Amino acid sequence: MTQVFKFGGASIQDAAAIRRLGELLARFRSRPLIVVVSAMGKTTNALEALLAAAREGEADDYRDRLETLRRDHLAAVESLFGARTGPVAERVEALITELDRRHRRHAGRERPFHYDQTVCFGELLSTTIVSAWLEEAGMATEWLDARELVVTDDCHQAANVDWQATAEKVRGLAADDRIRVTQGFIGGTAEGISTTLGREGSDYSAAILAHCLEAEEVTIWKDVPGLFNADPRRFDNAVQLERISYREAIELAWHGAKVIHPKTLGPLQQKAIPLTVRSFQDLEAPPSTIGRDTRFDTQTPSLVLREAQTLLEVRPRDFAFMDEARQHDILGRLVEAGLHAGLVDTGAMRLSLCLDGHPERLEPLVASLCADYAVERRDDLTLLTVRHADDALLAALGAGRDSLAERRNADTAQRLFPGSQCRGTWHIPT
Ligand SMILES: Nc1ncnc2c1ncn2[C@@H]1O[C@H](COP(=O)(O)OP(=O)(O)O)[C@@H](O)[C@H]1O
Ligand SMILES: N[C@@H](CC(=O)OP(=O)(O)O)C(=O)O
Repeated sequence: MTQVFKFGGASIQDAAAIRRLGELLARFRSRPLIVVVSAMGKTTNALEALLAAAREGEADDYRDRLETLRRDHLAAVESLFGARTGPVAERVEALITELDRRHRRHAGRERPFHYDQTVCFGELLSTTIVSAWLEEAGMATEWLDARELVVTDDCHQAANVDWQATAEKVRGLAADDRIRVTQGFIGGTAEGISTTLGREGSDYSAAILAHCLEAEEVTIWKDVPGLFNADPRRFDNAVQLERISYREAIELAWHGAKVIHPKTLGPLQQKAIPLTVRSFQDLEAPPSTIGRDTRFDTQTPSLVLREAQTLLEVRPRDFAFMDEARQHDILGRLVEAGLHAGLVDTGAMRLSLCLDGHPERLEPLVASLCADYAVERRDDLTLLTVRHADDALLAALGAGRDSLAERRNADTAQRLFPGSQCRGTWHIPT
């Protein structure tokens, strides 16, 4: 049965990493194997900056950024292929030329459309290099264009999958022993227009393909051995969760654990396809497995920090109630702004929203709310979410920190703190 592997930006950030990826794949003989790859390193951020420079009319900055992208990708090609650089370098040059041409052609279009036509090149470049390298390393490989495989609507930057059309395309894939390499994060409409699935969406791409192929398993290869009960970069005593359920993993991802894209779990859960999170740096390290089994979910409390949050306290101006009609109006504006509230709390005359401080989306929302309501705002906050906490743990986590908003139900507790009280490394009180 089919295996789906997903490799993120960190696992292919340069030539050395791509070589290690080749060594890793050479150890896996099981076929069919679909390999979903993100853009190299921080290329998607670089493409976003390129787009911003162009849309703000900074032509020199745009040219410099395009040249940096070209140079960085060609440097990886030269390091990998040495004297045999020619054909791969030509394909990379052709993609950079096509990126520039498409970007110019669509410069007058609305930003989300322009974004998708530009930013999709990160994954097109990385998969071109990776698949050529696997061939070079002796593995029969086929490069697939995810824009022709993952069929979506035209909701640019957050495209919705047409599951039936995608399943039909995927079923048409040839069944032979080649490794199929394709792009994460990107798709295409039935008319052939490029789309993207949302930032960090390559995990979701792997899940879409696995769902449509009824795959045996999805493996996400990371720079950590698996899923931990807190980000090991921020918590010095985080522990690995060896087995958790789809539901628990969705909760962690939804609350902001930046290790799996939240949309990944749904398509896998529907077909009971297990998700394994493994280290690409240490193949012997025991992985984490996410599946149907819920028995281990409550054993270890899990913590998620969401930084750079903004708290908006919205009140009707005329001492009126914050009734359902007003809540509907305010939450409707939130949906239109494309913002997610990590915490929502209501009072008789107040609706409090904790939002990602994403200026491009937040500022128009605040302006629109200020026109009709009294709005109080606090920036630079950190939202802590704890799953399966007891009172003692919550009290210890809150000690010395001012709680600006709180919410608690049977399995989840949230506290909003000033960001200044949350910097640096945390220790989970035991
Ligand atoms: N609960 C968690 N468990 C494991 N890693 C986590 C968790 N929360 C955040 N992370 C961070 O996720 C990082 C890996 O994800 P990411 O950088 O998005 O990988 P990629 O882009 O390669 O897919 C780790 O380096 C780790 O710091
Ligand atoms: N390259 C895209 C998609 C993605 O999922 O990347 P990564 O797997 O490196 O987080 C992004 O940066 O948003």
